[in-house]
Amino acid sequence: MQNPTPPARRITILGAGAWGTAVAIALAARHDVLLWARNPAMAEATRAAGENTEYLPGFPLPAGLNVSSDLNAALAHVGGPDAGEAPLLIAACPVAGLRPLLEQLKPYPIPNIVWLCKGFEGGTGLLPHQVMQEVLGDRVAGAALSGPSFAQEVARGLPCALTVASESRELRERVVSIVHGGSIRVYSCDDLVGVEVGGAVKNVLAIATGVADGLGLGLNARAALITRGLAEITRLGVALGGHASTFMGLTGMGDLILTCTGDLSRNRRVGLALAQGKALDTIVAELGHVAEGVPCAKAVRELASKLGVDMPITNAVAGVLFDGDTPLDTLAQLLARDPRGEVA
Ligand SMILES: NC(=O)C1=CN([C@@H]2O[C@H](COP(=O)(O)OP(=O)(O)OC[C@H]3O[C@@H](n4cnc5c(N)ncnc54)[C@H](O)[C@@H]3O)[C@@H](O)[C@H]2O)C=CC1
Ligand SMILES: O=C(CO)COP(=O)(O)O
Repeated sequence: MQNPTPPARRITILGAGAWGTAVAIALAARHDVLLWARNPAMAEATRAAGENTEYLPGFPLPAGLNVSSDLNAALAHVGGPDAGEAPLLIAACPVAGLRPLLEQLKPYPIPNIVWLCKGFEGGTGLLPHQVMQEVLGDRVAGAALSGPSFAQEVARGLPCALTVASESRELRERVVSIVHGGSIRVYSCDDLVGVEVGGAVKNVLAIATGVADGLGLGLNARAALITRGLAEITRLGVALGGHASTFMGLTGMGDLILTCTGDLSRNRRVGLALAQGKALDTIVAELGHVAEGVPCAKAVRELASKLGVDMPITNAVAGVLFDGDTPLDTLAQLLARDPRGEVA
């Protein structure tokens, strides 16, 4: 038997890139959603066009979806006297924007916060929940919402399954009750570290498979990269306190498969372009979107080295991205490594 339709809630989404816009479109069918863009001109252009032509062209915004660049109004939508029962605040910026965004939120009585970003913070090597802890402390419950989900497919209303991870059971249940529905399924999990590590490092592996596919190394090589990639993601995640089983789920294996094989992935496209010999600066500029795997490769290489975790594929990607290593030499080095047991 179907569950009854849950009541409409107030939701504010902070960040009007491809993913924030897609989630806003999907949730606006069932809830009262406000999408906040930090750039007033961009918010105005999006309202005028009825579409986010910069980050998610071709997907008309539903009539009830409010777009604003006024942060006070965006937060009053979920934290003011009219916010109603169980409102939800979602941060949809890249990892690099999370700390500055949370700093801006400090003075406000925010109800909770759910982040959608995938990566480690550059410089500190922190996961999003650790950044949130540093900026807001314990006073606000936080959750990560992650999993295999290309923005364009979610905006089209195609089915997808996500996982919400939080130490707060109340917040997990709130996210499930609000986001689960229509064509989106939401599973829940208390392994925040595992969920965040899976979502972050799969982007590095998507660059690796993009390079391999761009070089024409074949489907066998792709499957090997994905599988050995999952092994190194799991090693890092467990070293950081995640559970090995989490990496077999949506936010680990699920998102890894999607991003490594789907040409909608920006990270995979970075790898394909690297294989053509394009310079990283050019690739990133032409992309027009974030490719979180690029800064993440550097952060993960540093972290893994500090923790003594063996991450040969991530190191290889970082070498190609930052040290001028060529993809073919890197491949030769990966293949020449000593044999080892498959399961550590
Ligand atoms: N696009 C997708 O299919 C999915 C993306 N994600 C994650 O969501 C996050 C956002 O991704 P997208 O919206 O796709 O990126 P995007 O590149 O489409 O948009 C980025 C947005 O963040 C803003 N921005 C860029 N740099 C910033 C900074 N340093 N500080 C604050 N804001 C900044 C831009 O103005 C823009 O609104 C990323 O962590 C990504 O990995 C997660 C699931 C799916
Ligand atoms: O995280 C994503 C899908 O789950 C999006 O991947 P890209 O950032 O590589 O496009």
